[in-house]
Amino acid sequence: MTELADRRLLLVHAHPDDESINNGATMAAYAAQGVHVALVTCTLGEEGEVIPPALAHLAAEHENTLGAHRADELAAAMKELGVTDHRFLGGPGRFRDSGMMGVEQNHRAGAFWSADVDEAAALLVEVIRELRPQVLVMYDPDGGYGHPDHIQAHRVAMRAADLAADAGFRPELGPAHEIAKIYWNRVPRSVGERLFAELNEHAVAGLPWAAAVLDDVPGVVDDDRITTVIDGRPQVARKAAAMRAHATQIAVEEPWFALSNDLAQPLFDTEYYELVRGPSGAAPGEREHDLFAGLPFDRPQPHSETDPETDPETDPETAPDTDSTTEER
Ligand SMILES: CC(=O)N[C@H]1[C@@H](O[C@@H]2[C@H](O)[C@H](O)[C@@H](O)[C@H](O)[C@H]2O)O[C@H](CO)[C@@H](O)[C@@H]1O
Ligand SMILES: [Zn+2]
Repeated sequence: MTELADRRLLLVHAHPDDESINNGATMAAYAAQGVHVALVTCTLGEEGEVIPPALAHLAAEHENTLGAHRADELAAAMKELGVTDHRFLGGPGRFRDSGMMGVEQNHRAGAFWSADVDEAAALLVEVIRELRPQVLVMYDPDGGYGHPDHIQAHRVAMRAADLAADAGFRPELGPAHEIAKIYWNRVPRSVGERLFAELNEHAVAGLPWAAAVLDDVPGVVDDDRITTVIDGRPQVARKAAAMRAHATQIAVEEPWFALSNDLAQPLFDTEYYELVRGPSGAAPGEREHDLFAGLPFDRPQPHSETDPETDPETDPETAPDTDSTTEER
């Protein structure tokens, strides 16, 4: 039987903060279980906006020192999640934040969006062949919401997964390794709709923000695309603390948060995935509750002892795969 410490999970993200927003509860849950959780971040987020006025001087258009500051924010966030293996793709600053789609920074020398995918993927192959993860998590092909660095992170991660498994590819980077399961970050539409209804009904008046719209949330798909649900409620305080550590990018007022656009959105304590490669560990018509499900491990996984208190209509395990899913943020 493979020990927990032999389980290795690799996540690939574009900027410091994406990991906490998308997967903070999952990362904290597995780290707490003794699983080796590794994060590769592709840029330092140098082109980000800055929320606290006192830090505005860091921005690219001023001192251009935001990248180093965000690397420190990320280190603080990793401490909150209990994650100790964190790397920048090709080393800090190898690829620069490309800015939002369409801006001139997209084509600037060193921009991640302009990088050669195979060249960047080879750098990730080296990490994959060293770490030898059973599970890889990344964005969907649209990068969740169309940000060029997110799209590029998806392309590089999928390409690297294929190249790492090819024994004929760059043998000097280590023995070939095939990643058993690949997941994309997702949000089930019905959960998003319900949480935004709550946000608009009860919360916006009390928040210093306007309400975002569901389309602003990365990776929203119809419920039937959701294969895996990680109940992160025991970890949500860690997730919120990690998001707060990214203070230049995120303002948190649990159970909500806002980016520098001041648009409120739910801070999800349940995190959702679509299995796109590898064996499902769930019975037909049911969802997994563990990213390692279906692999040769037979130990209980990071999933709260009791399933979320759910109304039968919304529990994905009992309701038909229509628009009802699990319940929590
Ligand atoms: C969550 C995420 O991917 N953030 C990116 C994004 O930042 C957004 C961008 O500055 C946009 O203009 C704002 O309205 C929005 O509030 C920000 O979240 O793009 C940045 C530049 O590439 C990037 O640094 C940041 O991490
Ligand atoms: Zn990002």
